[in-house]
Amino acid sequence: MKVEALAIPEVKLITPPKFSDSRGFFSETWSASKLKAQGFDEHFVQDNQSFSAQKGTIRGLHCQVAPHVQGKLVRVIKGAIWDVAVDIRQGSPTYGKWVAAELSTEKWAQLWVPGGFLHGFCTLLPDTEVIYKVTGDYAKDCERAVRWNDPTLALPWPIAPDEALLSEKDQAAPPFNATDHWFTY
Ligand SMILES: Cc1cn([C@H]2C[C@H](O)[C@@H](COP(=O)(O)OP(=O)(O)O[C@H]3O[C@@H](C)C(=O)[C@@H](O)[C@H]3O)O2)c(=O)[nH]c1=O
Repeated sequence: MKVEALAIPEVKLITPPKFSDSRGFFSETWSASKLKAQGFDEHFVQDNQSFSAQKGTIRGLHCQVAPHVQGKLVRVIKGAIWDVAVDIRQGSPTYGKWVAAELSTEKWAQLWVPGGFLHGFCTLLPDTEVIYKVTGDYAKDCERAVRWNDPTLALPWPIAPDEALLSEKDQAAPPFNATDHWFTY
């Protein structure tokens, strides 16, 4: 398993080996021991899956605050996404900065989004399925969101604004400055 630090080094791109043959392929998509050998040692408590029918579906930007902070290991099993992590840890040298990666069945990479980061994605193809492991239980009271198109963040979403399909909750999300004091570094 390849574990690469991205421009914000706490955010990692993890690429498992994929063994292809005439039948198709086989891949260990997650291995506690192999990842531990690479210095990645996280305890996951829940697996999530989402399906988005339409290209341009945006989910995010989301996080959970204490006591139910979640790290997320995200991958795509059908289709493709532009996946983004935004550092919202007050005092972090990369506070307010973001990193993104394209995740798809072809690229086979997974994005590790630690606690203290907003997470969101945009589907690049119709009928896209995303699965992700999380390190904390879902807790409605601890859910927080930030508006996807906040001008302070100015994220370069790979679609035209009028193509974006969002939940009502995400359309009503507060601006980036709401994140003050959600997390400290
Ligand atoms: C996230 C979540 C939602 N739900 C429920 C609540 C709601 O009725 C329904 C749909 O929830 P949402 O609209 O929040 O789903 P969605 O917009 O897909 O939320 C997800 O977005 C991505 C970007 C993330 O990072 C995830 O952690 C999560 O926040 O599912 C759970 O039961 N457990 C969960 O862990």
